Amino acid sequence: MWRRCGALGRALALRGLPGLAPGAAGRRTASGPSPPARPGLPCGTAAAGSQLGQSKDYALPNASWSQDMLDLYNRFLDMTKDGLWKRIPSYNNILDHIPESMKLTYEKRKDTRLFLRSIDAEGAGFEYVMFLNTSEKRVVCLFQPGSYLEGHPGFAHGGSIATIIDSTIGSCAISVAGKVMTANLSIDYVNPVPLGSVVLVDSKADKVEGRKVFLSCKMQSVDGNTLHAEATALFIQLDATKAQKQQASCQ
Ligand SMILES: CCCCCCCC(=O)SCCNC(=O)CCNC(=O)[C@H](O)C(C)(C)COP(=O)(O)OP(=O)(O)OC[C@H]1O[C@@H](n2cnc3c(N)ncnc32)[C@H](O)[C@@H]1OP(=O)(O)O
Repeated sequence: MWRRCGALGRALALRGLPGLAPGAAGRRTASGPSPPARPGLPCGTAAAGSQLGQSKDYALPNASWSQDMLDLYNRFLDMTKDGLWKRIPSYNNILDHIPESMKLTYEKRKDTRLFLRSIDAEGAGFEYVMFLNTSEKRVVCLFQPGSYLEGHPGFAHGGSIATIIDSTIGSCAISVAGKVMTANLSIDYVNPVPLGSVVLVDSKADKVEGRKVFLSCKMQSVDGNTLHAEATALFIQLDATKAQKQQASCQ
């Protein structure tokens, strides 16, 4: 399962991601704040339209992305060429985000936004892009937390870390089981995440039992030397009747 990850690890010079170089993930080192995000637009980046030709795809480089973020993004993009990895587009409305097959019972509202895309200023909130590897049941998110996500001075708020982990694991669960919701999310916060730094959130589905999807996740620095957080989660596949009731209750 993790054979492909060996190549990934070498390509990215990453250490410590699950299956990449066992052992390195256990290391816990303190990390200082990173330099501020590098200005300047990267190559090949404009906001692309969604499949509807209307919505802006936010999972594309913008001027706030640091060099680390751009380098990593380009390396992952290279890995999409053989079709094993796919970049997941990201819109500010969840209904543009989720697969077509899941939309049928939901009506698109104009007054709601996906929580992670609720801050308009580029680089101030959640800058992220996710890549899906279906055969490995794995989603990796490149995440650069912005200045509006501050908790302790200079570091990302624990709630913002939970949010990006929940969303990364959630995207993985959706790819495995369709309509799901988080039933349980357990996070060990190991080292704080400096604002403006880049971290990798690496999630995989470990087991599916009936409607239950068990997943795990690690958040690490780009060089793999710092483990920031580890998480496990349980997602439950919604049964159709309950999903309809839930939807009706919020309209
Ligand atoms: C960017 C795009 C990605 C977005 C991802 C974001 C994901 C989210 O934020 S979701 C929002 C947060 N989550 C919620 O609000 C969910 C609230 N909870 C619920 O609606 C329900 O409890 C729900 C749907 C999770 C499960 O309800 P229901 O379908 O009735 O399941 P239920 O029949 O009770 O349980 C099914 C099984 O799961 C187990 N289970 C349910 N909850 C838990 C739990 N918390 N811990 C352990 N096991 C549980 C049950 O024991 C049962 O097991 P078994 O089949 O072995 O008997």
